[in-house]
Amino acid sequence: MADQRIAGAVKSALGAVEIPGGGDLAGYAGLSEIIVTPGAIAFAIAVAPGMEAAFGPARTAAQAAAEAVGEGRKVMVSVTSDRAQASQGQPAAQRAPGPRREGVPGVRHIIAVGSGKGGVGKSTTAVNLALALAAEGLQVGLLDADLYGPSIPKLMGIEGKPAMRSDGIFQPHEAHGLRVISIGSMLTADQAVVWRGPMATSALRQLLRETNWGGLDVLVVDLPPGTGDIQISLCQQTELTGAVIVSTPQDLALIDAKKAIDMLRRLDIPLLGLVENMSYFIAPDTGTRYDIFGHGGAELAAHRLDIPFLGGVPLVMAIRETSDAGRPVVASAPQSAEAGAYRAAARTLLEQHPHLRP
Ligand SMILES: Nc1ncnc2c1ncn2[C@@H]1O[C@H](COP(=O)(O)OP(=O)(O)OP(=O)(O)O)[C@@H](O)[C@H]1O
Repeated sequence: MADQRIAGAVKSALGAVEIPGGGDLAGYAGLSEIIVTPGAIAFAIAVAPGMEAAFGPARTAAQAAAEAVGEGRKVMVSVTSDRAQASQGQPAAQRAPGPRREGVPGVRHIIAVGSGKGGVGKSTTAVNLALALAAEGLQVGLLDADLYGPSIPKLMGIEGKPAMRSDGIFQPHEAHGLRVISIGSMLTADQAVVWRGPMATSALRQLLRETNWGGLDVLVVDLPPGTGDIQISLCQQTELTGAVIVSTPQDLALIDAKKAIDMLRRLDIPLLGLVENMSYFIAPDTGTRYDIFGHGGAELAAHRLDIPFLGGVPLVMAIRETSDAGRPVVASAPQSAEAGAYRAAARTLLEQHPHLRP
């Protein structure tokens, strides 16, 4: 109810925001639905291609107007032009080049962790890889950009919204030595579905740029699975050091992973490595290793695809259990064999890319 009341108040406040060509924003046909969550307000202003800059002052005024009635919520306003429609029929990654890629202040390197499809253990890998990089002495942050299945808060044992400074900048959660922020903290379960397209990419952009990362060597970004708009806009707008791909051996010919790899190549994102998850099974009673899906497939595929192979992570109950309990294995059992697999992957990554080190 409060959400509807606030959405109404924002809409009224937008009545005082003038737009180019006359009229006000509340009555403008390009204004999207106003989404209100416990922590945020988001809406988009669709404009004709080329009109983005002209709408800049209206965006700023809209932001201030919404903040004034938002009862402390973070306001995310995006101005979007309808380029996507103009370029329909072309694969997304072949569209006209996007805006200039920008770095994130206070962050030396950004590494995206992606996968071709869901459920391969991408988030689990992102979390443990981030922790393993921190164990190597790097200052590491973690951004959960998986809007449709944000799992980082659970994996890292984080609850509630991040704190916000008086100037509207997020203060990330601190967990297991990492600075963490999740798009999931901003949404209730049913809202991810609504919060799609330009609003999702705009929300991600703001989370990335309006967080006090406080000096990081590496920010690990857990992408949504697949090759959608969020991945493409992040790659087009942000100066990424590169991407790590997670795949399972079941994904035999890595068909889905290859699609993700292909998208990243088209977007000129360096491929830093491939992690094979649920690679082998260690019997809990005897400790014997079983290569249930055959051995070496992903390594061979990585080689053929010319991507460094960062190693295999075993399928072990401890990984699932510690994840479910918000105590990821690299933090809670750093000496275990499974933590060792992530640590080995992080070391290989650092050997291949020594510039990631401070
Ligand atoms: N190596 C592993 N051994 C055992 N369980 C694992 C392993 N890796 C991931 N899991 C479990 O598999 C499930 C899926 O993992 P995760 O959420 O990381 O996948 P994902 O690819 O990020 O999925 P989504 O696409 O839904 O975000 C989780 O229950 C997780 O605990």
